[in-house]
Amino acid sequence: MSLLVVNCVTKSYPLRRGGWSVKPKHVLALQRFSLRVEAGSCVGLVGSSGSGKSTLARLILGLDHPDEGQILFEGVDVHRAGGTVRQQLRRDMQIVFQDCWSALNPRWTVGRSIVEPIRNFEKRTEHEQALRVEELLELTGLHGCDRHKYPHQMSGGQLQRVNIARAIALHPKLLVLDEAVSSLDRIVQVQILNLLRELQARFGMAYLFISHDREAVHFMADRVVTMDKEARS
Ligand SMILES: Nc1ncnc2c1ncn2[C@@H]1O[C@H](COP(=O)(O)OP(=O)(O)OP(=O)(O)O)[C@@H](O)[C@H]1O
Repeated sequence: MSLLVVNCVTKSYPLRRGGWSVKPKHVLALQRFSLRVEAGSCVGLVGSSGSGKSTLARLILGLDHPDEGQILFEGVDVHRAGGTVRQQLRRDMQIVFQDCWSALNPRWTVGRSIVEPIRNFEKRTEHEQALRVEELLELTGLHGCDRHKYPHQMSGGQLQRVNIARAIALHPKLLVLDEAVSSLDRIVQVQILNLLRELQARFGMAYLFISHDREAVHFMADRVVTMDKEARS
């Protein structure tokens, strides 16, 4: 069984009605789109701007609902799951966004941001939480003392490492990387891509690596899927 199955998913968004038009207009963000991600693999997702890549990411994470089709994670319909199954899905699937600054609360220290999912989902003592934060910082190439820093005291590359540390804190099975290195300088991009590969080799997570940068996608992915805006009717 595949880890993730996106089965013929369609999603449209209403457009603001203009002038005398009585018909609500819609923009078709995704049309009958299908995809599979196997456990431990990296699928690259490329496509032009507006082809629906971020829409797909939101649907997979359950942040938005498809109009038609299904998204199955380990055979469970992401949009029908409730209770403890839903809670487990929230642990198993994590996302790292392009904008490393807005993904973090500027008033929280790095340590507070990383510990938040651990506090919410795991029963650990304060001491165990602190040790886990230190471990996550080291795993992502940061220092234990960085936990006291605020986002404005760090570079973009360091902040993206913090976002990755937070995303892997609960040992997810799937990490969705939505243009996760696109806002960084090329040298920092390469460092973060190498880090992601190391983490994948170590923990066996699957990645859905979304990017418009084909070079980065080919560096990361075992298989590349192209989203085509023009194919929609
Ligand atoms: N919340 C929304 N409301 C209205 N339209 C939306 C919304 N989200 C996305 N869209 C539209 O859906 C289409 C797909 O957008 P999406 O952001 O998923 O594409 P993308 O491939 O991620 O683009 P980019 O590479 O530029 O980020 C676009 O036409 C976009 O304008």
